[in-house]
Amino acid sequence: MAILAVNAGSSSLKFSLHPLKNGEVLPDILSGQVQGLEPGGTPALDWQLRGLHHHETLPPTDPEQAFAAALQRLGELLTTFEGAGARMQAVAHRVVHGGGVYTGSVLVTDAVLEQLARFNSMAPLHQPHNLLGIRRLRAAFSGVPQVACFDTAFHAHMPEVAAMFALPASVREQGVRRYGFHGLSYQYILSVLQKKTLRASGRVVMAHLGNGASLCAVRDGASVATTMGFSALDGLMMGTRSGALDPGVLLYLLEQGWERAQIEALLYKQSGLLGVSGISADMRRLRTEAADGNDDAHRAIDLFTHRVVRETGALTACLQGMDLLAFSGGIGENDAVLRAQVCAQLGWMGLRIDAGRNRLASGHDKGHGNGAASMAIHAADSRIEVWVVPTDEGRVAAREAAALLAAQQPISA
Ligand SMILES: Nc1ncnc2c1ncn2[C@@H]1O[C@H](COP(=O)(O)OP(=O)(O)O)[C@@H](O)[C@H]1O
Ligand SMILES: CC(=O)OP(=O)(O)O
Ligand SMILES: [Mg+2]
Repeated sequence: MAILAVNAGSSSLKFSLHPLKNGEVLPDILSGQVQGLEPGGTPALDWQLRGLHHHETLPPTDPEQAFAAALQRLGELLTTFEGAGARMQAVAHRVVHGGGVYTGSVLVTDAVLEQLARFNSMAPLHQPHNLLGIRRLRAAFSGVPQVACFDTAFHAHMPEVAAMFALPASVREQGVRRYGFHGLSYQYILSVLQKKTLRASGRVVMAHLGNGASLCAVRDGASVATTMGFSALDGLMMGTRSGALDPGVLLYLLEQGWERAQIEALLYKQSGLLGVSGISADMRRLRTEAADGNDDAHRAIDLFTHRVVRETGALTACLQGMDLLAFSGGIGENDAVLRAQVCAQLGWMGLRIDAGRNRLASGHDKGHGNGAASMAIHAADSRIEVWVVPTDEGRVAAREAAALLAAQQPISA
């Protein structure tokens, strides 16, 4: 028995197959992604099976058909596993927005899909693709339960002051509030930390720094503040998203005659690391350019670092101190320079990292599963523990689906 976890994004479809043993969700045995699903992209499938990497290009077509072709190929791969006994028991989907309606994972029905589509405009880069993924997999694997697992659920019980915007009741009553995202990632990171250190039950700040980026403050295991808001635009600067912006800028642009679609493209797709550097949204590329003396790449990285430092300070104030800082996401897990600079700028808190361990945390084989690759990187005299935890959103989604099914009927191994 196994659970398939799916993260259908705007330009990629990520998947992982997690075996179930005595009801426990194990690390994936098959994982991969189809990239290049955006218009004009070249779809390609990369998958790893027990440490072996496979790559294949898919025929270039329009995004809809590329998605269908990717799913068909995925279906073929899964069939091989079904033969090996890993029969798919459920598909667990990462869905970024559950609004105020879903505070936990749910079994997908037509009514659920209809409700979730109402949140499309709150996460235009993610939600429509998440839902397309559900619809396609539902059709491709009819009879297999589909479970929606929400990025917002982890933050559903934030204190009112952390969730509220300073707006009149008439607007707040429409559901205009801070929801927060990356919840599956935070749930995973916290579950790993809880096995590693007692500090995890204290005041924790987690930094999920990937293409999307946010921070989350946790006290006693519960989210009490986070940088993303009503949409996945708020807070930190990201790959192509602006992060927090003075709303006066939007009024100015409207006054200048900008259309809604232009503003949406600006905020979601043309800003962040890409917009500031004018080069790339990819931190690896910017590091290379900066090393070659490119000032625009430098400027983008400096602003990214500044935003992480500033927001970490704000969350630390909300927690009235910090016991543990955790880095995750593609940048947080791999960029040792970013971690060193952020930590140096937070040195006034008594935070010190061990330079050697910090370098090692980026270099060593991540493998995956059970948090084996996570590492403490603080120095012996640091007042705050600092960890690097490779995230695994798929594992959490699979756990959520397993728990939901178990609540309905006992799961066999
Ligand atoms: N070795 C590295 N050094 C710096 N940045 C890296 C490294 N590896 C990956 N990244 C960055 O991680 C980001 C992607 O993060 P990831 O979490 O994989 O994204 P997604 O949100 O799509 O899952 C990109 O900006 C990429 O450049
Ligand atoms: C919510 C969000 O920003 O997700 P991602 O990092 O996958 O883009
Ligand atoms: Mg991500």
